[in-house]
Amino acid sequence: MTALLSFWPLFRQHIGRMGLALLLAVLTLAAGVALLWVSGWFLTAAALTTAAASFNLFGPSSLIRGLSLVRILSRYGERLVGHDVTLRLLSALRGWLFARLFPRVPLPSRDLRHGDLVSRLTADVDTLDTVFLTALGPILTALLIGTGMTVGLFVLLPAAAPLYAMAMILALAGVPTVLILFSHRLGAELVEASAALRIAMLDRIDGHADLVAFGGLAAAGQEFDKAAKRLARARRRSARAGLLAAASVQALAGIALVGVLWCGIEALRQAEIGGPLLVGLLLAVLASFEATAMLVRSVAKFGAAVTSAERVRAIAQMAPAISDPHRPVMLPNGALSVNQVTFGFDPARPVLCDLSLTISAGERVAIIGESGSGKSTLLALLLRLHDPQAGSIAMGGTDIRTVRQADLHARIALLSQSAPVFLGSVRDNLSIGRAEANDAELWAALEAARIADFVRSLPEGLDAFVGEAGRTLSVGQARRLCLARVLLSPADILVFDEPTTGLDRAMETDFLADLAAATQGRSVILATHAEIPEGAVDRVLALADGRLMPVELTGG
Ligand SMILES: Nc1ncnc2c1ncn2[C@@H]1O[C@H](COP(=O)(O)OP(=O)(O)OP(=O)(O)O)[C@@H](O)[C@H]1O
Repeated sequence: MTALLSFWPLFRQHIGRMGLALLLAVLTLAAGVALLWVSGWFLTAAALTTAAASFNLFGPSSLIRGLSLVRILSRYGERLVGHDVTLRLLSALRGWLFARLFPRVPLPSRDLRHGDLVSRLTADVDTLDTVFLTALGPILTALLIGTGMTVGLFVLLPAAAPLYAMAMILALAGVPTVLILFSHRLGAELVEASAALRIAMLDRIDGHADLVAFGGLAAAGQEFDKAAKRLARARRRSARAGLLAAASVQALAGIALVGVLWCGIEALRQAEIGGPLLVGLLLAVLASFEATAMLVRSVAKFGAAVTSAERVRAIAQMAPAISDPHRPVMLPNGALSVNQVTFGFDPARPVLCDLSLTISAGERVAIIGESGSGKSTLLALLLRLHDPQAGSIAMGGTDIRTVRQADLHARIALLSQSAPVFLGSVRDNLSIGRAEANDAELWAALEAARIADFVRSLPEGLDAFVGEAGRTLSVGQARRLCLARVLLSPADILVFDEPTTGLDRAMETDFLADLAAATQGRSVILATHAEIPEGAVDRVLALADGRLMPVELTGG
């Protein structure tokens, strides 16, 4: 519950629109109650009146038309304002969540699967955006209508008022309270089962080709089936609880109706109330319970909303892996130096131990080493994606922990091992490297990455669409497109992590030989398993046991 309330400040920003939506909801229901009241009274009165001349038809019928019109217009307005505020809340929630997510990526929790994250960012946020409106609306509406109706009964049929008030209080507070107690557990299971299904689905879509190749589709299908059945079970249980609550509210409405009828017949006998008015009251009593039915429907979703709030808040509350300093200093030019750095993802098992390295401006250095020796880890530290447990990394003598990350990343560009191709055109993908680059510069980067001929062969050239994760490209083409993006960056230090992954041997040699020309005047740090051609780098260092050792260049 506190998790849910912690989102209140976001919702408060839209309090005006939410208030309007609530007001229109109250007006709609009030007009509905009044409409049934007047209609019941009017029809009965008209039926009982034999001498039609003595009965004023005009007044009630125009009141009915007026109330119908009010109901239609307020319902329309309520939907319009309600949807508008819901979409605004959705966008505010998403914006808020993404703003908190970005500084926390890569997420420290290794338990958080891709599908689960997607689930939190979509389904959980969707559950949250309507919660205040769908919960607050019916509560307030039912409270107002219930109070109004009780007051009306006190005036017109006092004997029936306590029974009605009791039934209304039970429907308004008793049933929802019991439902909330049950729905918390059911809602949590619903959200978790839904996330599990999403995880299973995304895992199987991602690994579809391998599952087909290894004949694992049947087993994967069974797992998926299990997750789907779990969700179906959770939905059934949740729906059952909701239905039971709805039935209880209907039963309370019935009791209230019978009670009012009972007292009404007695009052009719005593001539304390007229027949038409009693019929009107009975219909109004029925209509007034519409609000409590709405309340039960939204309360049934309450458990899921609380769980969703906890899951979304859990992301937002993770400590960011890296934060900017409170008083950042300017990042000077100069050599990049790694000073006696020790780092391990698990501090008890350091990947890098007391490692030192200095790269002067314009120098090109290759780092080689066995798989798992820590090359990518070292490059990640240079970009301050993690902070070392001991030692420091400095640029021009300034510790990179004392500068803004954005300033550092403007100076160091990375081609990571898993650099992504984004959904969009070739141009979109390149522009990430430098947004203001003109076509000539884009083509120059493509030439340097040796992918210009391929892009030229595409009918749309720079505007050719490349699918999600580069699905319309070969692995080598995707890699070269990412390389062109890095070359386009104005950064003066370029960091390449296995840049030749996916290229054949001949292309690999060509690529590394071209690297020197393509990166002229900039520092290059290159982690690679490939054979390094002569002249491609100034120095080669081998990483082993967490330390760097110079390797003699053999000239091929
Ligand atoms: N996010 C992570 N969490 C925990 N351990 C990690 C993480 N990333 C890497 N490691 C571990 O750190 C060690 C160094 O990994 P790293 O990726 O730096 O090696 P590498 O030399 O780049 O290997 P490769 O040449 O295969 O890319 C490995 O033992 C790896 O299991």
